[in-house]
Amino acid sequence: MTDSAQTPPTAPVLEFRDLRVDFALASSTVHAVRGVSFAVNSGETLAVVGESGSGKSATALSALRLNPEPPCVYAGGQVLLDGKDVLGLREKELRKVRGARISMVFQDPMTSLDPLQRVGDQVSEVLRLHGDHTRAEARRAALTALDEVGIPDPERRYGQYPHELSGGLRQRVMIASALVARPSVLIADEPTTALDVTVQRQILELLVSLQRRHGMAVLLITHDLGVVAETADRVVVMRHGEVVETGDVHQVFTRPTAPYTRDLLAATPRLEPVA
Ligand SMILES: Nc1ncnc2c1ncn2[C@@H]1O[C@H](COP(=O)(O)OP(=O)(O)OP(=O)(O)O)[C@@H](O)[C@H]1O
Repeated sequence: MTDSAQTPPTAPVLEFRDLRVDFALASSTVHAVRGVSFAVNSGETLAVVGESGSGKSATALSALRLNPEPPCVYAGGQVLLDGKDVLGLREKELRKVRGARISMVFQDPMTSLDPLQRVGDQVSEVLRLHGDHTRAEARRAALTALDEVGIPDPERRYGQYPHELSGGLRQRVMIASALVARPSVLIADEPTTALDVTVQRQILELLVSLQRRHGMAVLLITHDLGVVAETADRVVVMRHGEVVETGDVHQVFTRPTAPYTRDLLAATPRLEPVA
């Protein structure tokens, strides 16, 4: 194909089209996302980078319509998941989509896991919510998912509570519950920031291997360009609620076009060349 550089390898599974997100506060309105457009293709890892407050999380949360409303107002645009606008779905339809078609892993699993529920039940519950799985089927699938995310002795861990697990294992449980229903898109918002460096690496390697095995799309939100270089295929650079640059990671890191991207790269001296 002559125009292969412009043609995405597969159709987008998730597409942000001119998305606008405001937060209406008592004294003023924050225009957090100001007309953002980009697409995530199936089977790829797309990283969104940018300084704190640039609108990365507000954009990502829009894909599940999870920004708190109020103060959030979806002021314009669309978020197409498999071609259907998530922002136009009713709450009941959204509940069907979340966890099943698209799911999210957050920075701190302690805030997302229920401290009073056994971790295995929290994973199997996702299937109970979304399918017609029996309790036994859901338990079996949860055990498989716990095993797949590298939790040793899943039978024993299944019955434990979040506080009995290390931070790294808790993050693995979150990933298991995000993936157990086999969504086509996984959003990971700073998934390793709360972990120590060795564990960070293990969790990133796990995400990359799961992404490859299942061929899902991963939208990775991070401020760490080293992580982007190691895990992502493409990158979107955001600043002040807008996209300033999009492209193949290697291309953006070696030949950035936006001055802001150049500044970001210059501020990351430990960045190693992309293989
Ligand atoms: N729930 C909220 N209520 C009010 N303002 C919000 C809310 N969520 C985000 N904002 C504002 O929207 C803007 C974008 O925030 P967002 O969290 O998307 O940035 P970010 O790029 O993800 O930053 P960080 O890397 O620090 O997470 C910021 O000005 C932030 O204060």
